Order: sequence, then C-alpha cells, then structure tokens
Amino acid sequence: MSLLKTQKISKSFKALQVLKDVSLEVQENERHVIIGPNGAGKTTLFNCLTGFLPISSGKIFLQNQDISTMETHKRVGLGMSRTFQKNNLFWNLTVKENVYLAITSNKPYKYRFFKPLDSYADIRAEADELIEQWNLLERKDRIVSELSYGEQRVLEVMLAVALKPKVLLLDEPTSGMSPAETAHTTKLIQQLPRSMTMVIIEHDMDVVFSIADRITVLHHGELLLSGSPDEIRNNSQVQDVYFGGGALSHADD
Ligand SMILES: Nc1ncnc2c1ncn2[C@@H]1O[C@H](COP(=O)(O)OP(=O)(O)OP(=O)(O)O)[C@@H](O)[C@H]1O
Repeated sequence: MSLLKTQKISKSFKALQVLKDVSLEVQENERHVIIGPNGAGKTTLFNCLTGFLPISSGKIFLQNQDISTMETHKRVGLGMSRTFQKNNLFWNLTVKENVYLAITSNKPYKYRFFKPLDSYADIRAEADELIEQWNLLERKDRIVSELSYGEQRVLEVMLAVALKPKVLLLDEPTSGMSPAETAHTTKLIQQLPRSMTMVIIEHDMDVVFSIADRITVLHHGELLLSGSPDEIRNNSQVQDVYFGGGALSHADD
C-alpha cells in the first residue's frame, strides 16, 4: 500500500518552474531515496510534501488522505517528521534538553511546565537510550552551539527519529559529517524499525545504495525514473543524463 503519494505536483517560483508534474509513490515500510543533481528540486519536493511550501498544482496524499493544502503542523500530527539540510535545533539548550523536548512533543500532555522535564523517569530513560545509541553521551550536557557541525547533524536526525513518525523525511542526513559519523548514522538509519517509512534525500552514493529499497531520480524538476537500486544503477539514461556514465559503479550494494 502506498503511504505517501504525489499526483502530478508542480511548483513554480514566479517564472521559474522547479517541479514539473512529479508523481511519486512511497510504499509503506519502504526506504525511498531521492537523488538528483544540485538544483534538481529535491528540497523543494520535501518542502511541498511537508507543507512548508504550497504546491502550484497537483495533489499529495498521506495514507489516501488528501493533504495537498494541509498546514505543516497537521501533517506532523498525522505522523510526518523531517530534518532540514541546515540544522533546525534549539541552539541555547543542551543536547539532553533538545531530546527531552522532542520526546515530550509526542506524548499526551502530562508534563507540566513548573516541573523540570528531567524529573520524569520515563523521559530520562528514553532520552538516555537515544543519546547513547546515537553516540552523543559525552556531549549530553553541552549547549548545542558548542557541538561540531557533524554532531549537530547527528542530533537533528536523532530528534526526528524521537518523534516515532510514520514517515520520516531526511534531507541529506550525512552532509557535513565525518566519515565515522556518516558510517555510524547510516548504520543507525538501517537499524530503525521497518514500520518507519523513510524518504531520504542523499548525495553520497555509498549511503544511498546501503539504505535504499527504491530510488527516485529527479532531473530538472522532473521525475526521471523510480526503480530498485539495480534498475537505477544499470539504467543507461540515468548513467548518461545524470551521472555522466560510470559514476554509479563505485557504489556498493
Ligand atoms: N524559495 C525559492 N525561491 C526561488 N527559487 C527557489 C527557491 N527555493 C528553491 N529555488 C530554486 O529551485 C531550484 C531547485 O532547488 P532545490 O533546493 O529544491 O534543489 P535540490 O535538488 O535540493 O538541490 P541541492 O542538491 O543543491 O540541495 C533551484 O534552482 C533553486 O534556486
């Protein structure tokens, strides 16, 4: 069953058409990676899916519900969570405090403002487990602005995961990470529950081919091809038009 579907969506910024009749289907439990050259329209597609930008035409469905004009916070309420290419964190709070806030935003309202969040044992335990899994234990009490860029990216992915979304949208999750952070983050993404459907924009082909069940190639705002990793790797149009031939052969499956 398709969880997230677009029907011929287009997006223009004045005279510039950035998305052209994009019809994309993301199946439930799928890890769907969007690739394409710089400026292909990948982030714009994410902004349209999540409601940060209104589409110019077409329709978007989440679990068969038409969400084309729905506000972002309502889409979040239906189970969408995303990260941004640039970090979107509470800079003056600690790592731990950022995690507490992400976790409580997903819980029924029982956490009162006059009681510190870390006095709740259930929140503390859930936060500690996440922080340890994502290798940020030593940074737990640091203010976010003191972390390295790579650590901030790790934290942002972790916060999106903490919301336990139905569909997780990650915009270049490993960009700016060190090779070790990239490897660790890729492994953790692979280990996330299958019930968490994912749409991921990624440039690093090793990461793409180690995560993707299905890949969509965007080119000049159009959907060039959606297919299995092998279909994408072996497609001559993808090779010639986008990768200039041969570039995909370096990636491991
Ligand atoms: N708010 C905006 N106003 C005008 N043009 C925009 C806006 N946002 C994006 N664009 C343009 O839309 C095109 C696609 O941009 P987008 O960021 O979606 O591409 P991308 O595939 O995500 O690229 P990259 O891989 O470099 O992140 C670019 O030409 C960009 O300049």
